[in-house]
Amino acid sequence: MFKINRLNNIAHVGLDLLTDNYEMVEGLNTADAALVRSANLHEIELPNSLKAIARAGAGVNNIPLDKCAEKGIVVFNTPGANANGVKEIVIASLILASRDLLGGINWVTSVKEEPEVAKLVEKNKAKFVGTEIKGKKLGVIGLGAIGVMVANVAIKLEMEVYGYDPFISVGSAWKLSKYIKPSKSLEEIYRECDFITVHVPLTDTTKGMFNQDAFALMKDGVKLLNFSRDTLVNDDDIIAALDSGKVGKYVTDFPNPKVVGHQGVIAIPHLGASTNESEDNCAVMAVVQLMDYLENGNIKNSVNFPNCDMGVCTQAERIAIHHRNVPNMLSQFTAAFAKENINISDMMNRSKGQWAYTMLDIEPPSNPDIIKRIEDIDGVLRIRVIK
Ligand SMILES: NC(=O)c1ccc[n+]([C@@H]2O[C@H](COP(=O)([O-])OP(=O)(O)OC[C@H]3O[C@@H](n4cnc5c(N)ncnc54)[C@H](O)[C@@H]3O)[C@@H](O)[C@H]2O)c1
Ligand SMILES: O=C(O)CC[C@@H](O)C(=O)O
Repeated sequence: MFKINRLNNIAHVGLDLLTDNYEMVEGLNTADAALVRSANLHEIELPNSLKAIARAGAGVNNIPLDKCAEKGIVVFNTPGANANGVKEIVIASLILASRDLLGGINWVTSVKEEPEVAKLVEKNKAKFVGTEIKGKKLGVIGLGAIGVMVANVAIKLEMEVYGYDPFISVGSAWKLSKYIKPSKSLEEIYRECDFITVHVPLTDTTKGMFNQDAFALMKDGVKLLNFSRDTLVNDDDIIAALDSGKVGKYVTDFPNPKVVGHQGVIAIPHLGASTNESEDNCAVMAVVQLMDYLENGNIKNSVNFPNCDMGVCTQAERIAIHHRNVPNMLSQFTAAFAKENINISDMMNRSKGQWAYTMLDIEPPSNPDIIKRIEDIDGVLRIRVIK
């Protein structure tokens, strides 16, 4: 029986996939695995029972990835599962940033008791005149699951689209419309674009990338959309840029006391992925990946360990070992089994950066002494016996 702790609301369509072999538990203390959305795990003690964390969503800046890897805890996310939801809200936000729909709606609500609302509307609507997005230049920074979708739709809306992503994956490059202009530098995006939308993960390198130096290079009145993470944008610098007119509008999915209510800010309460479809997609993907890992040791879409898939074990046992990516690990594992005359019928070893993962299907089964010997090898982080 596997114990699962849920740190945020996870759509039922995902939870319903858990079989009788799973039990939902309160708290992390005894959990084998955790399902999470935006809950911050950086300050939480991670118990030794915890083998995996599945993030139902894309961003993993709320999870201490290396601390998890050190403990042999696999962290999954659900790439692309909520991208369409975010794409649609970004397109809506391009319009919100160009047409004063919010100002107009708020104003008309304030005059609803006036006897001649229709006349008032015609007299006052000139205050809310906007511009069209057709023909304007859009810079998309980060061409992953969301950025590609946004860029492609913007082309269909007849925008001129510039894309910047020095690490673009082959899969994303294949999906990208040929009409998108590839930018070699952020400076080019800043210099050219009327709208800039950011779709990169929050990391030590991207944190604060929208600061006074970046704003100084942008066109006057540029409209910035941030559906990625709060601290990609320096709050004090965006406020100064809005006040000076350098930035015309700032649409953010990450409200905080500094920006909410400030002139030119459209603050949305982190609704990018809040659609039934995105929540369902994320929940299903997170649960399926978690179950395959717990039951078979297979890893798909982990952000700290490599992908590794050997299907279902047909031998007596599968031994799954998380270890450091250093020399001489495999020979020590195989020697431990050879010494006991145990046959390895199938094996896979993969690495990701400084972390590695090895699965070995064996016959006959192991015994506690062998498992202890492998556990004690310098560099081994966790060993699991899957029967
Ligand atoms: N508002 C929401 O509800 C919501 C929902 C989903 C994702 N997000 C955020 O959006 C981010 C992107 O999501 P995604 O699904 O597109 O992720 P993704 O991993 O598919 O794409 C991220 C892209 O950013 C690129 N990138 C990384 N560093 C870069 C840099 N310095 N400059 C330019 N490009 C860079 C990568 O190469 C990758 O192509 C997530 O990390 C998350 O923080 C927010
Ligand atoms: O869970 C959510 O609602 C938001 C998820 C989003 O920020 C993500 O990074 O996928």
